[in-house]
Amino acid sequence: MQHVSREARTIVVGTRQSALALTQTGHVIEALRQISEAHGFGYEFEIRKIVTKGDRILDVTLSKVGGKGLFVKEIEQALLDGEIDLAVHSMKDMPSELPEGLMNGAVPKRVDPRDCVITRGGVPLEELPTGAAIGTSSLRRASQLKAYRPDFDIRSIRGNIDSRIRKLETEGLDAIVLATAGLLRMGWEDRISSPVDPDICLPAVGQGALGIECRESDSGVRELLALLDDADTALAVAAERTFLGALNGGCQIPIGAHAVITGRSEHGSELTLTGMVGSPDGSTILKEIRTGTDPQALGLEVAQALRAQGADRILAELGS
Ligand SMILES: NCc1[nH]cc(CCC(=O)O)c1CC(=O)O
Repeated sequence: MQHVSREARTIVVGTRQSALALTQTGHVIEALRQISEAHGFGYEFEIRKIVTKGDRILDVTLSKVGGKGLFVKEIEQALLDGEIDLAVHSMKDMPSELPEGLMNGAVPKRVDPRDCVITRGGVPLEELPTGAAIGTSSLRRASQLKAYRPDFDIRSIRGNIDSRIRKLETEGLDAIVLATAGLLRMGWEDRISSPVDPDICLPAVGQGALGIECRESDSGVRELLALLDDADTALAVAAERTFLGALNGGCQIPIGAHAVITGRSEHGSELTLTGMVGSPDGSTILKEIRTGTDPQALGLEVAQALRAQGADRILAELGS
C-alpha cells in the first residue's frame, strides 16, 4: 500500500435527488472513501443535491421534450462553475459528447445490463395474455416488445422506479419493463418477475453502468477516480457510445446496443458489439453484430452496417 501525502480536501459530489441517484451516489462515495483511505489521499466527501430539467418535467414523455442531456445539464454547469467536484451519472443518461473541460473520470464495473419485467402476479413474459398492457416510456423497449409480441398494448408510463412500480397496480397494467440495474441498486431485485433476454430487447447504450464526471483540470479527483475505473466496462461502454454517437441517437429513436468482452489476445481485449435500430411500431428491427479490439472502430462499424441495412430511413422518418 502506497501512502502519498496530498492536500486534504473535501470533495463535493453533485447528484440528482431521486432515490436511485442518491443511492448510486452513496455507493460510489463509499467506494471512493475506501480507496482514499487505502491510498492515503485523506479526502472527505460531501453531497450536493441538484434539481435538473428532467426532474421538473415529469408529466411529459421524455422523447417529446428533447431527452438528450435533460438530466445532466445543470449538473455539468455546477462542475464547470466549481460548485461540485464530481458527479455520478447513470451512463445511459449521459450525452455522448461532454462539454469542453469535463471528462468521464471513471466507469465502475457494470452490473446486469438487461431489462426486466415486473408482471402482475409474477407471470413470465412469455405467458402474458394476448393484448396484455405493458407499461414503458422507452421507445427502444416499445419497439422491441412490439416486434416480439405485436399484440402487446404498450402504454406510456414515467416517473421514478417506485412510482412506475405502483403504476402496475394503479393503471391496471399487466407488466412494466425497466432496467434490472436500477432495481438492483435500490435493493429491490425481489420485485423482478424475470429478466428480458437481450435477444428480445437489446438494452440501452450504457445500461447498468455508471459514469463519473469531473473536471479535466482536477488532477486530484482524476487520480482518485482512475482507481475506481473498470477497464472492461470502460471498453464496452466506449464501443456502445461510439455507436450511439455515430447514429446521432438520443432517446428519440428506438436504439439499443450491448458490448461484451469475448476474448483476450496480445492485441488487447476482444469485444463483440450488437447494435439495433427499430421503427417505433416494431415492424422493422435492424441488428448487426461485429467483433473487434478497437472500441471506437467497432462502434462505427456497427453503425455503418446498420446504415447499409436501412437504418437511415428509420432515422430520417424520425427526424434525427
Ligand atoms: N431511463 C431512466 C434510467 N436511467 C438509469 C436507470 C437505471 C438503470 C441504469 O443505471 O442503467 C433508469 C431506470 C430504467 O430505465 O428503468
